[in-house]
Amino acid sequence: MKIGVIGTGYVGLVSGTCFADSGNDVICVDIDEKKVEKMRNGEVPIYEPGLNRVFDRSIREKRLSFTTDLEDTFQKSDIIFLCLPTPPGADGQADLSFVLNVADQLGDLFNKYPDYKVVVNKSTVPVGTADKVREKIAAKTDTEFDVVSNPEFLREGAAVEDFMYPERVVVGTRSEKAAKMMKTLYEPFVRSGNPIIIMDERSSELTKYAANAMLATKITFMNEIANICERVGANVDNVRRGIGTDSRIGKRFLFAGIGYGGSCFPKDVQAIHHTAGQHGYDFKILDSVMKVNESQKVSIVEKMKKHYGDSLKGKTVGVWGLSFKPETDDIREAPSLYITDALGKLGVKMKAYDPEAIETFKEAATEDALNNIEFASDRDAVLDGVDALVICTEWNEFRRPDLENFTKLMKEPVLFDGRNLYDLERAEEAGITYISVGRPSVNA
Ligand SMILES: NC(=O)C1=CN([C@@H]2O[C@H](COP(=O)(O)OP(=O)(O)OC[C@H]3O[C@@H](n4cnc5c(N)ncnc54)[C@H](O)[C@@H]3O)[C@@H](O)[C@H]2O)C=CC1
Ligand SMILES: O=C(O)[C@H]1O[C@H](OP(=O)(O)OP(=O)(O)OC[C@H]2O[C@@H](n3ccc(=O)[nH]c3=O)[C@H](O)[C@@H]2O)[C@H](O)[C@@H](O)[C@@H]1O
Repeated sequence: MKIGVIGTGYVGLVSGTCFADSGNDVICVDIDEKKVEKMRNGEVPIYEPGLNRVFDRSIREKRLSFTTDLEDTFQKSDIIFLCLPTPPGADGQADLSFVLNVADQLGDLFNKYPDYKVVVNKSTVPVGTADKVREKIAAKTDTEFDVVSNPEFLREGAAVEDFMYPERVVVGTRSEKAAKMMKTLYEPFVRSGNPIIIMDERSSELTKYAANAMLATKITFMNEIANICERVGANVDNVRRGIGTDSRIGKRFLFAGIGYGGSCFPKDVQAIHHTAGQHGYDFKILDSVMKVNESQKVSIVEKMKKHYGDSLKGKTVGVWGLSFKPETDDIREAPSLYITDALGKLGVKMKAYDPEAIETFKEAATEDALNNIEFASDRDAVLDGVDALVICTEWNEFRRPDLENFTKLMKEPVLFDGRNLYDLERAEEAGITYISVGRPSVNA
């Protein structure tokens, strides 16, 4: 099939590349000229495991191309995917300007080249957006077209795997013609028997928010359980195992930590909360989720204050991990941004390392953070001479260090672990002061 992808961010580039890999001819358009130039030169502009290999193959086989020309993309496509940003506006409402501006331009192009095409919205958008996109296009043309909602459920860091083997594909359309085209496109991805679920556009749009809000709530619930564990002397790891084996609850997304971050959970929870409010419904549980997550992000700083008292100010603290989760260079809404800001404001000096996200962190961090941080070239260089270490991201290389290194390299082996990476007994044996999330402190 002939596919056009508008917007080559995490979603657009991964979708376009995977569609090309499954035998379609894909053209991707972006307004960012530098990014397009890079991709034309064979360079993948984001860090995403496994993407390079599929990208190189699709380019070599001439099924994937890049342009800044929307008109050319339109002419060369039967199905056009919108993979555009939908950032939060000032009041938490999703900003639809990127999507609606492009819909407006598509209206002109349908008028100029009057062939049936399907416009698919893959961005995460409020309920009713498919109608708005349809209205924008129809205002400019009498050409027959369909607008479909097709939310994306990939996770950064596992995006290619998630896209290639989705647990389900959700398609929102009431047009049989469009549904048939979407099924043909997605069939190669669900050969193992996972469903393509066809529904109306509004339900499909809400499904995406419901999924993200449910997952954010699940994580937040566990963070609150962790906070109780700390107060009653229980261990959240044991509680997690105890409840996760109940198949009604499930084992995944039960890891307590320093709050959820990323470009999606924070903005999507805000957006659905806002939509509910607009319709006169107070979505109370999500109000709590947002509040708990805000405080959870800096809970580790509170633990440091409690441990050190006023002497925290003069300390030098190492930071392991800056990205919002492992296997990505994405720093959006990462807990590290809030932790380094809070420590910077207290006048704490920091030494930080991340395998992929140092450059993106530099672009997003606050002045208070940046004025107090130096960056290290590797994991162990951070430890050299610091008074304490804060772990913000569970990169694999942080999981299995020689625990004796903490004692050898740090001024004092004091660890504040926001991701519960180490076994309490091993930490105790190694003589480390170890303060984690929802578990008893060791040697503290
Ligand atoms: N990042 C993720 O893991 C996921 C994101 N989503 C949703 O997908 C949407 C896109 O997210 P990301 O890919 O992360 O965004 P992104 O910010 O990484 O990429 C968006 C791209 O669109 C381009 N763009 C902006 N205006 C354009 C225009 N007029 N024409 C062509 N290109 C234009 C930008 O230059 C950028 O390259 C959002 O609604 C997001 O909520 C959904 C599932 C997963
Ligand atoms: O809409 C989106 O953009 C995507 O949002 C999330 O994907 P992503 O943000 O890439 O990453 P997750 O793996 O979901 O992690 C999100 C945050 O939750 C945190 N988390 C996750 C799981 C857990 O058990 N505990 C926990 O604190 C992570 O550290 C991270 O900060 C969803 O998992 C995807 O299905 C969805 O498509």
